[in-house]
Amino acid sequence: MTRLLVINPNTARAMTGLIGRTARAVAAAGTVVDAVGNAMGPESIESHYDEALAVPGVLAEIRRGGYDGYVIACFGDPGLDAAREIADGPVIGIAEAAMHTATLLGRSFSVVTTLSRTIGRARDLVHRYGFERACSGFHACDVPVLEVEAARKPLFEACARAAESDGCDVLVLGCAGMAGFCAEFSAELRVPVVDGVSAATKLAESLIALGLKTSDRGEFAPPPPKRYSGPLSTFGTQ
Ligand SMILES: NC(=O)NC1=NC(=O)NC1=O
Repeated sequence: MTRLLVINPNTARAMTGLIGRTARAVAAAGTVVDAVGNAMGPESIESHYDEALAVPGVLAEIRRGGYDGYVIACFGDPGLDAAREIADGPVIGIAEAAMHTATLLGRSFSVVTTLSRTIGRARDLVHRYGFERACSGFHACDVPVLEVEAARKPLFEACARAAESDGCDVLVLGCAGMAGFCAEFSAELRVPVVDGVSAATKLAESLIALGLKTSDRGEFAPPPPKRYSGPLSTFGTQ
């Protein structure tokens, strides 16, 4: 039995429900998926400020432990590197998972995200993960995160615009709330459309099945023990 914890870094219960359904729809028969929303922080993540304040709650879930692997289900991959230092199993971010998956399906991929202001973060992640050559463009549907599940038209238009203008082989959906549109958009646009929640779930399962977890040599070794004070005092690593 494999146990995965899929963490929604925002506090929107409906989105946590969608994320859990998406992960369970692709999980293997022997995998138990628990989906959890953030106990504190923003109701959606649409800015650097939102992202920064979502991280403590993500790390609190990782610190609880008890799973074979973890998925951080927000396209900014908030807290991914910090989570890898403390997790007792592999940690996969949905942006990283979607980008890796896209490169296995074509020469180029474009990212379609929510608000235009989140394009910068997606661009940073493309560089952080080394996909500069593979990524052919960034587009936004300009729909707020909490409305994206019901925003088929503007999201489809942004995907069609990306496929047309970038000539990309693959599309990557830049929000955990977009998962429900994958198959439909892929059929209509005749291009593979990758959802990060599904991709991250399967990648996490694969690493666990291979008996692999984050290296604890060097950069992702456990953090040096130290005291934490104020509202973060429970995060102390002593
Ligand atoms: N591009 C995005 O805005 N992504 C996201 N914001 C969230 O709150 N969850 C996401 O996946």
